[in-house]
Amino acid sequence: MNTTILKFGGSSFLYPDDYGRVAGHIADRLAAGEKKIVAVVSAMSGTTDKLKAVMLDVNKQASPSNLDAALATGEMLSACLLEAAVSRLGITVMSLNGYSLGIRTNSDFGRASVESVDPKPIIAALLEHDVVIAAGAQAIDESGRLNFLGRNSSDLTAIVIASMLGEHACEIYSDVPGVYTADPYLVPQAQLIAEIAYGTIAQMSRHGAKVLHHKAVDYAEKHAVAIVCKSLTRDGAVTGTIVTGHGNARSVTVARDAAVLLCASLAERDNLGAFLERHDISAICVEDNCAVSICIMSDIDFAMRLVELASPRPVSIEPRTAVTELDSSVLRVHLDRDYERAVSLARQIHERMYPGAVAERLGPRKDRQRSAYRSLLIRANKAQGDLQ
Ligand SMILES: Nc1ncnc2c1ncn2[C@@H]1O[C@H](COP(=O)(O)OP(=O)(O)O)[C@@H](O)[C@H]1O
Ligand SMILES: N[C@@H](CC(=O)OP(=O)(O)O)C(=O)O
Repeated sequence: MNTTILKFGGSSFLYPDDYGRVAGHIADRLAAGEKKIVAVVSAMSGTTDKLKAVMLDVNKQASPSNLDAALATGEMLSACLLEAAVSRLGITVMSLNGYSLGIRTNSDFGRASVESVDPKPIIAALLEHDVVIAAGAQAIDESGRLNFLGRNSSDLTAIVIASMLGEHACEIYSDVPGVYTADPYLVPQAQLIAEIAYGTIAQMSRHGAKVLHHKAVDYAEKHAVAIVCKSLTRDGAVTGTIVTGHGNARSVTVARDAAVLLCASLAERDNLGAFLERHDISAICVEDNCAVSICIMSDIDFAMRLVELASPRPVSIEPRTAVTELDSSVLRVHLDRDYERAVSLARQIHERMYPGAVAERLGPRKDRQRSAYRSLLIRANKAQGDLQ
């Protein structure tokens, strides 16, 4: 079956009306001749953080599986909302979530890894409907418990679905049209990269370029799925970057929530580094105020839990912003306690890499804090008032 796979991240859903906008794009694609569409969605912008905060408010020691089941509800609601918006246009549609997507993982709650896939549930849904909406970032383990694949991991769900359906491309929509030489909202002179190799963007992602999830990129490379990065504008979809086997670019990344673990000795640092590597967590040995330390920039909550469980003594952890210069031959990490200073360093490094680069007009970033979740509640309250 010829199926188009689209993924819409949280940045696509800032307000309830955005579901209608995305549904309109799906309808246009069908009208243009595409037969079947799977759309993978993330939670509305800001929702996952809110769900996490509420859970930890109720119980700071909530079990990892309990926390995962709560976080996954953000994507489940988003899938229901897009299903509602698509069906309103008279299109046959159904939504699936982690329980029914056919993706099995291990039981590493918080950042579970895909172990096997079964395309039958999605194919069955596609035989009866033109559009299937999939809740991203979630799956079930061997015993049927729901888990979360990690922060920003709906990209991974989309690539896994593309690969299990035998498709060779997956379109990922965000608030930026593609991968830039730096976060364009922090470094206005950042340049859009038209074509980039899997390995290059995976490394950028591990160092804080959250535009694509590193595990999604690794999975796409392994299963030969090309990633097409896009953005929905008033004039339609714009393609910014294609991730394939080619394309290199120097870049600067900024990881705001990096964690620096201070070690007692070089031996402890080496052991910790090897331990994290065995769990597929990128950790970099760094000099921080002459201390022997190791820095983690992605999967931080998951990594911290592993370190806490495995370490014979409490490891002290310092929050930092990490700025990484990436080149085919250079990987240099700078740490700063102060976020603004770190951003200004990133701009200087970028100017050195791309002297005189001109800023592209990207438009102001929409206020993600005024989340869709809040406007939905306001609307629901108003609707209830109207009914009374
Ligand atoms: N090198 C980069 N290129 C493009 N975007 C980047 C880069 N580094 C960081 N970003 C950030 O990634 C964001 C998109 O990722 P994310 O917020 O997870 O979007 P979505 O919710 O659509 O998945 C952009 O708004 C941008 O601020
Ligand atoms: N909503 C989840 C998963 C996700 O993939 O988000 P996004 O696609 O917006 O990066 C998170 O915030 O981590």
